[in-house]
Amino acid sequence: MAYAPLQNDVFLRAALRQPTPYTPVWLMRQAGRYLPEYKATRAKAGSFMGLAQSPDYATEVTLQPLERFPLDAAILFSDILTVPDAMGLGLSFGEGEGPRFAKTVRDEASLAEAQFDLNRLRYVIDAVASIRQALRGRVPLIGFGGSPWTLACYMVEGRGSDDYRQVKTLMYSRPDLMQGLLDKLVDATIQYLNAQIDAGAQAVMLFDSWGGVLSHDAYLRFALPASQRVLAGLKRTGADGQRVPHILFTKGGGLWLPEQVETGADMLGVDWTMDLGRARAITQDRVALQGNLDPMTLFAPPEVVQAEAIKLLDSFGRPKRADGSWGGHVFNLGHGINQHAPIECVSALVEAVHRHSKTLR
Ligand SMILES: Cc1c2[nH]c(c1CCC(=O)O)Cc1[nH]c(c(CCC(=O)O)c1C)Cc1[nH]c(c(CCC(=O)O)c1C)Cc1[nH]c(c(C)c1CCC(=O)O)C2
Repeated sequence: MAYAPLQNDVFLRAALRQPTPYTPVWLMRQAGRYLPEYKATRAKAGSFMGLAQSPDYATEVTLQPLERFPLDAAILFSDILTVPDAMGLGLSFGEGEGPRFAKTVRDEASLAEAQFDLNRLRYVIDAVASIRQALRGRVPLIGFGGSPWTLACYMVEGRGSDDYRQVKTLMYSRPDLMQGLLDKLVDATIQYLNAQIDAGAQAVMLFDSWGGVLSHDAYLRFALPASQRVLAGLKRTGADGQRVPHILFTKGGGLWLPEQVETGADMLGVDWTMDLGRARAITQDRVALQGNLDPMTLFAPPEVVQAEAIKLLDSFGRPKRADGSWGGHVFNLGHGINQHAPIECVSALVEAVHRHSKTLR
């Protein structure tokens, strides 16, 4: 496959701790309901899954935020829950509700039944190839998947949860079954992300959205080792021969940065509870950092949004170190953008990140 040359590699360079002229920025859930054009395409597609399963629609919505804002990366439009769906659990999104699975995994029989088949995710792989072509080298394309622990939460609960009662019941009373489920998810996620890399993804991100709900002990026993095994199984080079950075994002996981540094991830995503300067002091620039503005900041007036972004950039500090080597920072929100976020505040944010970060070089 021939690819157009990459015109903006600032995101990839920052993720690999190479010198950059400014701090790159993209936003988790940047293609989403805060954009009226997203809602229009979703209405045409009929449902969220209709959107995700059509490579043409997925390409259209992936590019929408790039038309509005000078973002430095695109992210595949899909969902982490496609993997359990491809294990036969039957994913659906009700109108105005979160995700639901028709089946759950809570015992030996249901665990044995859950068999991953990458062929059922052909639509995602086709979307990656289509988006990479449509981007024509404007910015790099990020592929993604859920961490084994986070996917296990949804598979055991059958839906989102406030208290994680079912999945924690299984984890504490049948750790062998929990491990069996995580093992399956590690294998599936490695296949899935490597297929995205082969199809043209230029970076890959593992979303451990629910790592932060675990005890210290359980995080280190179940969630982190499973993510680490996924990272170890991922290709390091893309279809174009370029390095593919690996990103691990853990919501509520700032406490475990010292352990996360050892996973082999190139970049760690942090949520807004962590001070970036402190995160940098802990990780000592052995990895790049991604984050971490509180998504709700976007509901303040644009001047306040800009001031908060500047504070965060200053907290990370100058990426270049005294010895001439570089740390890396990719600006992002600490979690997905809210569906009611005002568009003018997103514009103001991206502008301030680019402008102010140039003064830190
Ligand atoms: C936990 C999780 C999910 N999905 C995802 C995560 C991990 C990140 C995180 O912690 O938020 C990841 C995800 N989901 C989506 C993306 C697309 C790429 C992007 O723009 O960032 C990504 C990276 C699209 C989506 N996935 C979903 C939407 C909204 C659905 C819609 O359009 O109706 C989008 C744009 C649906 C979804 N998907 C999921 C939930 C809980 C929901 C419903 C909640 C909601 O409505 O916001 C599961």
